[in-house]
This record gives sequence, structure tokens and C-alpha cells, in this order.
Amino acid sequence: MSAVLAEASAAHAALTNRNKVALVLLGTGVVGGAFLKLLCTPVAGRLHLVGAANSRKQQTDAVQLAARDLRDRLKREGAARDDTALFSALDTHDAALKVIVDATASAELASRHADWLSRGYHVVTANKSLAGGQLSGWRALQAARAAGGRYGDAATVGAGLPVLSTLRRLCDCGDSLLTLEGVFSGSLSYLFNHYDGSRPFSVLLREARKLGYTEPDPRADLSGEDVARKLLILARNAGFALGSDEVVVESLVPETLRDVSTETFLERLEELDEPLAALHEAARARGQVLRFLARINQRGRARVGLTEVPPTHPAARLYGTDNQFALTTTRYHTQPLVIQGPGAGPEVTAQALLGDILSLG
Ligand SMILES: NC(=O)C1=CN([C@@H]2O[C@H](COP(=O)(O)OP(=O)(O)OC[C@H]3O[C@@H](n4cnc5c(N)ncnc54)[C@H](OP(=O)(O)O)[C@@H]3O)[C@@H](O)[C@H]2O)C=CC1
Ligand SMILES: N[C@@H](CC=O)C(=O)O
Repeated sequence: MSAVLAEASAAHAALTNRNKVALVLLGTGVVGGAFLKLLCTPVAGRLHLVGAANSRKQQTDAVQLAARDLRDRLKREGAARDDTALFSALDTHDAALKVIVDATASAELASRHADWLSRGYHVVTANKSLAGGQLSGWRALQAARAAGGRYGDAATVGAGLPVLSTLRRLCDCGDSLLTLEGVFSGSLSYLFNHYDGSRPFSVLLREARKLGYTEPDPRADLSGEDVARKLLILARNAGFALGSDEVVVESLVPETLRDVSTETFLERLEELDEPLAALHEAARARGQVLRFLARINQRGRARVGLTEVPPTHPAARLYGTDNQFALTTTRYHTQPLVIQGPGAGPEVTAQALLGDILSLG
């Protein structure tokens, strides 16, 4: 090959590689499974899955990774979990962009996001445990981002509703968040939008779990922990240096169910029925309805918990898994800026992951 041709071909290869994205997917559950389906659609043509893992098994073989039933196969077969092998599949790929997609709820994995960023990988996550966890973790994440790491977090709040992007844009323009309130949980929205006393709460919870709205352990939703994480992520993005212990969280999980295993909790869901029926009845008698609300005020006082609201309240007019985020800011101060829409579910969340990956370049 002539020198000119070789140079042209090298330039072409460099251009092609610049557009390629190599991915490792951690978590092939509800969200990870839906994400795998999106990888088979035409918009994902330049994305190359080089590794995938659940909590026990992983796969880096190209033929296996291309199988339509990869998620089921991983339940039965694959190599034992070992991040080194997964990341070396990323390292050896010729793509310019190397992305770790975290579709787990693992706090242990989340604690490594900042390290992954500092090692040159991009991280796209549905896992809220780092940004919505300890303030020290949030700060480590900001340091890694400041050093150039790209962190896709749209899926962590509102399952991809344009909440974080809007908030950041307002802040970039010099606007300041004064108060933020609303319904930040898709599963709790679904539960309280449907709970009218005609069906036991536990039946609705099983339904929400089956539809893929709840956390792997639904106590993370019912305890308010998941909502508190989203509140922290939003508040921190708006400049409030809020510690995780600074949010007042009112749990719906009875004491007797707090320390049991997930399996036992799922077997004993009926124990939620009586206390919830009593709360519902008391609210009904006062002409009110129950909604699980989150709020932070200008002084950084934050609370999440079950609240009685009148039927005319904006949160009482939601449907399905709707989330609602009402942002009052220096410039949106007469009426809040409201973002509303489905806030949980496999497809929308997987799409948020995909959108973050595609926007990397
Ligand atoms: N469901 C929703 O609507 C939304 C969910 N999210 C977030 O998405 C994340 C995933 O939720 P969801 O898909 O519902 O949960 P699932 O329980 O369905 O899936 C979790 C997956 O993570 C895997 N996993 C756990 N630990 C590890 C590990 N160390 N390495 C690799 N894989 C691991 C599990 O493996 P195994 O199969 O072996 O258990 C499972 O495949 C959570 O952080 C959740 O908060 C965010 C927005 C909306
Ligand atoms: N379990 C969560 C899922 C999205 O983050 C919720 O119910 O909102």
C-alpha cells in the first residue's frame, strides 16, 4: 500500500473509532434487560457491548453477548464475576469512548464510580447510591467530574424525565433553586394514585413490583430512602451541600419488617395492609388523600414522607407512575417550573441510559 493510501486508511479508521462506543453493562435485571433490548435497535448501531454481568456471572464473549436471550443465559452460564476481565474487554476494544453502565442498585459498585471516572472510563448510571448517598461520595464524584470524567445520571431522578438537565441549565444561567417539592417516586406514586381502600395495599405493591417500578427490595421505596436519594441528588446539583442524615425521612415500613431478609419481607407484605388502611381511612374522613411527598426549602430543610393533601392539590392529580417536580427559583418565583411524567419503568429508564451514552459523543 502506498504511503498516501496507508495514511488515508489510518485516518478513516481513526474517524470510525472516534464514533464507536464500547460498553460494559453491570446489571441485567428490569432496567438492564430493557437496555439490552434498546441495544438491538438501529439508533444503537455504533454501540458495542463488550461485557455484561449480573451479580454472579458475566460474559465477554462476542457471540454470547450478541444472543437475544443474553439476560436469561447469564442466569445459568458465564464466567464468575470479576471486574478485571470486564474492564480489560473495554481496554482492548478500539472504540474511543469506553463506558461502564451501572444498572444495579449495588452501593458497593456505586462507591467505585469516581474511581472508574478517574481511570478514564465514562460512567452512565441508574444507580443513585453514590450521588444520593454520603456527602463524601458526592464530593469524590464532583472531583472526578472536574478532572474530565463524564457521568450520565439522567436515569437517577425521574427515570429520565428532564429534571437534572433543566436544573443544571438554570444554575448555569445564574438562577438559584429556592424550593423544590413534589412526588419523586414512581412506585409510591403508582401505589397512592391507585389505593382507594378497595384492594389491599399489599396487592398493589405486588403489582407495582411485577411491573418493574419498585427497587429490588421494595423497602427502599417504602422507607422513603429512594426518594431521599433523589432529593439529595437534586439538592446537591443545585448547590446545597446536604448530608444524607439531614433529610427527615418518614418510613412506611413497620418496625417488625425492617430487619428481615428481602424474601421474608416479600412473604409478609400483608402486614402493611392494616396500618395503611387506617391512614387512608383517617385521611378520607377529613376529605383528604394520601401522597408521598418530598420537599426542600430555601434553608436546606428537607423532608420526605406520607402527607394528607386535599383532592385539589397538584400531587393528587397524578396518574400511573407520574412524578412531579415543582421548582421555585429566583427567576421562576411567581409560579414554579413544573416537570411531570412517568417516573419509573424499564423502558423509560433504559432510554435515559441510552440517551446519556449517545450524548457522550
Ligand atoms: N425500575 C425502575 O423503574 C428504575 C430503576 N432505577 C434504578 O435502576 C437500578 C436497577 O433497578 P432494577 O433493574 O429495577 O433492579 P433489578 O433487581 O431488576 O436488577 C438489578 C440487577 O443488578 C444486578 N447486580 C447486583 N449486584 C451486582 C454486581 N455486583 N455486579 C453486577 N450486577 C449486579 C442483579 O443481578 P442478579 O440478577 O444476579 O440479582 C440484577 O441483574 C437501581 O439502582 C434502581 O434504583 C432507576 C430509575 C427507574
Ligand atoms: N423504585 C424507583 C424507581 C426509579 O427510580 C421509584 O419507584 O421511583
